[in-house]
Amino acid sequence: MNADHSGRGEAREEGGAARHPLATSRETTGARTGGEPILEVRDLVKHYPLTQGIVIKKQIGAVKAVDGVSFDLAAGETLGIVGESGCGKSTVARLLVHLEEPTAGAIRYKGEDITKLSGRALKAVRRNIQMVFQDPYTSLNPRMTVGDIIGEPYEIHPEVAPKGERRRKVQDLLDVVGLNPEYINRYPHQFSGGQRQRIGIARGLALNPEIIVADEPVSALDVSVQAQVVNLLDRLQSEFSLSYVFIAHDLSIVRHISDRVGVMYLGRFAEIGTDEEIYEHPTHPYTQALLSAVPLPDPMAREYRERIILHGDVPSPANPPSGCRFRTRCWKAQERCELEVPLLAVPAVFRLTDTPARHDSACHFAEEKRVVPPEGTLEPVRGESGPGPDVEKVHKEDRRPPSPEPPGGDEEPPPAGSSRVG
Ligand SMILES: Nc1ncnc2c1ncn2[C@@H]1O[C@H](COP(=O)(O)OP(=O)(O)OP(=O)(O)O)[C@@H](O)[C@H]1O
Repeated sequence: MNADHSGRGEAREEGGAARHPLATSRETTGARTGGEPILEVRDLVKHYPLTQGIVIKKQIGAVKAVDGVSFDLAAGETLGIVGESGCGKSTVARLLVHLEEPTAGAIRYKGEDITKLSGRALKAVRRNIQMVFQDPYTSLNPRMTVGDIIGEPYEIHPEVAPKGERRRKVQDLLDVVGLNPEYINRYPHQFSGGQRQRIGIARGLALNPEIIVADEPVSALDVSVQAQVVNLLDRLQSEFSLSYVFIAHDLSIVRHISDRVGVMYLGRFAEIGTDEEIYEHPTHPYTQALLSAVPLPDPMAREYRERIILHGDVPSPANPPSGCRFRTRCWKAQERCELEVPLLAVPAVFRLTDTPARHDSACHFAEEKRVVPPEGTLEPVRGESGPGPDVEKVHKEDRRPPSPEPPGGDEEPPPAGSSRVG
């Protein structure tokens, strides 16, 4: 690992380079989007049994947390997975890193189904798929030093770093994530939230994985710090040829880092496509509703943007609606939606076209609808003909843009009473 980054300076550089989350994402390369899949997920299912009784437990149902999820991840690619709380994103993440066993389905890493592996073979594969957790305040053991936290994976995989080399390796990792290697003996409480997430990322990198599953890695951080951590992940991806599954509930952050985006609803994908297809040519009503809630930095764009209000709560995953799971909140729902499960495929209406709307969408009545005005245009976004969703103009005072990163900005202040490091 190279060692030309210097602590705070690195963090500032990444923060300074941050663009607004809704800025058009980076250019994708063929390697990012068109390569051989490193991971193939097929019909992944995770049902948690619902039981009754204390002594004699009887299964009375199941929480269908993940209920038929399929996707490919190309080498060097970032797949963003978004959806509301409870839609099954974290469960997918845990299944990918084998923290849980799936109820059904396959997870093929370089062609080998890891759900069928055990013992040494499983251990070898797990090394290559690592996780970065959501909350840097709770995911780091407060009693362990940063050196022990980052070096912990070497206890399970001593072949990656023999004992005599571990300290140097951990210091290299601290350097790589933009923290001062001299702070190896400090404790998590001595770091700010963004710095703690850098420690979590360093731990994720310790075993030289090929895939990182990042479960809401920036959700617990201040907006300006979010940009720094996303930029760090972006840089590490190029530096170490990583593939990412990046999970978030925030569509704007996902766009910044993803090559493709999958939108989840109640345990399944509603729509999946490249960032351009999803953000500028969404065809599933749920994606359109989520996009209509994304903060826009341009006040004029905000003035003319539609806001789609979804009625009702997300149904329980223990008792999802028949047919299309989104139908109970969808303004387009018809009888067919109740009777027939829509497949995640290119909708018939777009099959013979050559437009960005031609991507997988699980809707019987898929229709392109640009919700967010294209950058630089101020044309109002008009509603569709026929029965429509509840649409309202979102006025300036309704939403404030995220605070921009100050030039040469620093991370948020450390917790009260702690000494600031890094
Ligand atoms: N161990 C478990 N036992 C029973 N139900 C579970 C378990 N883990 C998750 N669930 C349920 O599965 C569903 C999906 O949960 P999951 O945490 O994957 O959703 P999520 O989209 O990641 O939500 P969040 O963003 O709030 O973490 C939820 O209804 C949740 O209550």
